[in-house]
Amino acid sequence: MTEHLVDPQTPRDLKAFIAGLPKAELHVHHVGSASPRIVSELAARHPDSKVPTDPEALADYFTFTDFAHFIEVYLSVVDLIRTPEDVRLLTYEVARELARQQVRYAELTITPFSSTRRGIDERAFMDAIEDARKAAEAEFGTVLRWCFDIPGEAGLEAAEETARLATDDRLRPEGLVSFGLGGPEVGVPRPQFKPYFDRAIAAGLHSVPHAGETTGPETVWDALTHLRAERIGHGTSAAQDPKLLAHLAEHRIALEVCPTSNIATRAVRTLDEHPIKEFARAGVVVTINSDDPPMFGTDLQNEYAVAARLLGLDERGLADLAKNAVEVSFLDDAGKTRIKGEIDSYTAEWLGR
Ligand SMILES: Nc1ncnc2c1ncn2[C@@H]1O[C@H](CCC(=O)c2cccc(C(=O)O)c2)[C@@H](O)[C@H]1O
Ligand SMILES: [Zn+2]
Repeated sequence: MTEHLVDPQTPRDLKAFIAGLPKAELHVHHVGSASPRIVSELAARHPDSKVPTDPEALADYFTFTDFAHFIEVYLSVVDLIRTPEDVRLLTYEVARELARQQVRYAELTITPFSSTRRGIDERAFMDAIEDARKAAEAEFGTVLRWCFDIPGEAGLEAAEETARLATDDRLRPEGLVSFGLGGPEVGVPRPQFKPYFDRAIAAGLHSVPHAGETTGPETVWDALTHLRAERIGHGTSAAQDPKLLAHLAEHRIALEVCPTSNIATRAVRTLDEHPIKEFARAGVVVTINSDDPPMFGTDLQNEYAVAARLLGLDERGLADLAKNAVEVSFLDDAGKTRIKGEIDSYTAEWLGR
């Protein structure tokens, strides 16, 4: 994204440090990463859509009154992805944007149910994302992995379909590492998804549900108890429960924090009220992520700048944040060591200038 996106209160030098810092992104949605250019291109291809074709008008379109409104707009963009070629183009362009921000490794949350129910052939869908993943790694050097998530509000039919697509040996893509649960939380209790998470975990996938983004800490407990969560998407409301914070810290269950997202969907009122400080103070492993960056007018660099301000971090603190994400990622040990080494040498070189 452009320079103006970076938090205006961040010193210029720290901005430059963040821009070059090798990073890992653990919580970013596939469709939610479509750039204004891609969205307007797809909208122009499908004139029946209410999504604006003018990239300038998208900023207004991407202003949300609440979480439900965000999901409504999100689904109007999902409706634009109609062919395997749309899927391939989107995935490849997302990787290009990540590479531009020095993201070396990303776990991209994909909702295959939303595409197969809209008529995209499941085999062609898997081939499209895998094709883009391999091309991106070869051309940009960014390693992509997938998290397939259940859109919880679409019910158990969606859960069944997502579990099938994630565990069927003939379909399951090589890049798939984890299983998630997204969408609204109100009225969508987590425990009902236990059998689907059990199947995914038995098939070797990691458990990374969203929880505590728009409901209270009990949803985070449910995600831990019933879905055996290894990391939590958002977990914002965990700050209300000191026992939960202690549990997350003790078991090194990381939170995938997405500060600007929480403001844009109105889950949190202002950045200054964001509980990221409480997480850090309680010793919880915090990772910084962008969620649906163009929809929230942000990118990963900006999220690091916001975190630096809220947590009062210097270069070393930011490097530690970046290393947190690598450590709790589902990359293999050799890959983790390589990226952490890159972060250390970059930081040492920067500070020794
Ligand atoms: N901040 C977020 N927090 C939570 N989720 C987020 C966030 N950002 C993006 N998502 C994505 O939104 C999807 C929601 C899709 C959904 O609810 C739905 C309901 C009924 C039908 C259909 C359909 O496709 O027909 C879809 C989730 O699966 C998730 O991947
Ligand atoms: Zn999310």
